[in-house]
Amino acid sequence: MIKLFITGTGTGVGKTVASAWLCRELTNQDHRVAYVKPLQTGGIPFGEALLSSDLEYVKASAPLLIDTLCCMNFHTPASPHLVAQEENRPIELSQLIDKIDHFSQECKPDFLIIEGAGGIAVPINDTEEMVDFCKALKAHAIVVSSTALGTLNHSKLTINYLKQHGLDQISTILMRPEQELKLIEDDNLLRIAQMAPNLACLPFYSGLDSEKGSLPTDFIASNNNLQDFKWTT
Ligand SMILES: Nc1ncnc2c1ncn2[C@@H]1O[C@H](COP(=O)(O)OP(=O)(O)OP(=O)(O)O)[C@@H](O)[C@H]1O
Ligand SMILES: C[C@H](N)[C@H](N)CCCCCC(=O)O
Ligand SMILES: [Mg+2]
Repeated sequence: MIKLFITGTGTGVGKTVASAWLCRELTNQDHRVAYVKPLQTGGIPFGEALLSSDLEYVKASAPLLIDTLCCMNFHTPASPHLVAQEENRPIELSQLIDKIDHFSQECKPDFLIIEGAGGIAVPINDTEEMVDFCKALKAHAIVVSSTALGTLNHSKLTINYLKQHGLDQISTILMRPEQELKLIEDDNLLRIAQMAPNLACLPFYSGLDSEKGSLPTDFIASNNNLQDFKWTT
């Protein structure tokens, strides 16, 4: 089983959209794929239950997924460490890992896609962060970033942070902005590819909303290296 931890340069960068695309591509290539959103904050009330919009979007976008899991879902749309405190439901990394291990032993995927919350330095409790989660999972980290102006700083800080914490299996998925100079985008792609291999660039798609519907069928990646990618975790 290949575990892919989907992180990014920050909240709202496109992790759910990238996860949906990845799940759809991998299932279309006949892989058994499962998706996990361990910590959802800002869950959507549905009767007595709370839904994870990230999970619903990925499920709707990749109907061939073998299974999905949300470990903890919180009402407040804020950082996991804060919502855990506010709702008096502590987050224990070891419990999350146990739940995910149990889940993957049951559904036996080829690829387990795990979407973090926010960026890699987001706290999950007083002592641990997303980076510790990724490390404990022994997952390959996929950094979702952008090709727009400003990305060189964000991408390097995120990738270096992972490396400084002993993670070396890292790749990127880059989101294209609505508008940017080709000169800037091309150079950004080149420079970020020197930091970590690029899996794909995803298009800007006007009106896309990861809280509604599913990934459009004509949402097509460029620089798609997924099929030939040599995974090591
Ligand atoms: N390729 C795209 N084209 C157009 N808009 C996009 C694209 N990717 C993301 N967006 C916009 O950004 C929003 C946030 O994207 P997404 O939910 O994937 O971010 P996220 O990193 O998963 O956020 P969170 O930290 O809350 O999980 C989307 O609802 C959409 O409006
Ligand atoms: C609510 C939001 N959409 C995410 N799920 C959580 C983002 C936490 C970000 C924390 C931070 O970097 O300041
Ligand atoms: Mg998300």
